Amino acid sequence: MRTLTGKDLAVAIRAQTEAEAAAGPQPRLAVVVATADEASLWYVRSIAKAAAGVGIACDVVDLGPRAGAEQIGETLTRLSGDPQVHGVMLQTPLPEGASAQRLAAAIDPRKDVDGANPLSLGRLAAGLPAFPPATAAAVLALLDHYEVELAGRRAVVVGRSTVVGKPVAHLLLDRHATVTVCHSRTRDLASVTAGAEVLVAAVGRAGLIGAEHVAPGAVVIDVGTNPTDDGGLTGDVDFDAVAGVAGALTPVPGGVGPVTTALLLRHTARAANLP
Ligand SMILES: Nc1nc(=O)c2c([nH]1)NC[C@@H]1CN(c3ccc(C(=O)N[C@@H](CCC(=O)O)C(=O)O)cc3)C=[N+]21
Repeated sequence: MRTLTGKDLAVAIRAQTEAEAAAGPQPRLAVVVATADEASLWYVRSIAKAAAGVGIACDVVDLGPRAGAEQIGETLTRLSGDPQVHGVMLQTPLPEGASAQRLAAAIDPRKDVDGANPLSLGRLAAGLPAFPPATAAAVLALLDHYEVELAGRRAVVVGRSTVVGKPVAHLLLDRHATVTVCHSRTRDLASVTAGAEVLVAAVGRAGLIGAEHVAPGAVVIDVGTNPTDDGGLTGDVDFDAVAGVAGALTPVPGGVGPVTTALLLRHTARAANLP
């Protein structure tokens, strides 16, 4: 079994991004935050730190966990219109009553570095240029880095979220995989996932995917980041059980996560260099 770690890939992406960022005016990313969620705030800190490391300016616009939808929307509109800002990201979760999906429509698609505007997903589905959500892009980047063949292969995505499941399915389709998307209403999940040559787990339920869900030799990408009682992080895949069956498997932490952060910055550098 190969463990598909994301750390070295993230280092390589950041090095490339640093060069791209240095090629033009300094890229600037604005991260809009309206939550006290600890995991989310951890991610924001890690984005800010990584941005500094590659020469990208990062403004964290913290509106606090009681911000209203209107204030968040106005902030996204202002940042989208600010010529100094190249990338705009709305961090989730949001306060009750604020819908990330609706608010993301206020992000200029040219600055939508986390692919949150429905226009970005639509363009992706149509095979047009757009920034995919960084997490979805990270799944493909890992598969490419480890030279996993996709054309003609059976790929199963578990999870149909707008931020991961749906965009990953489109990206895999674009690479000529035969794609099946499973979700909470899927009957006999294991019978479907066991047919996968490439299995992507993006549900948000710790340990959902066990040995019985995985075909011998399959490549398994674990997108889950579920907090554990001891303050750590665990995936949607029962790593030890699946490691005995799969041909290759990403760890959590140390798999998709670090690549996600690196790609968000790559998207920002590219947004800054758009003609
Ligand atoms: N609009 C939006 N887009 C997101 O992509 C988004 C979001 N909101 N809200 C919060 C979640 C969470 N998320 C993570 C990204 C990287 C790691 C990551 O790199 N984790 C490290 C380890 C962290 C640890 O050990 O505590 C790793 O996997 O190696 C984790 C979690 C992106 N999110």
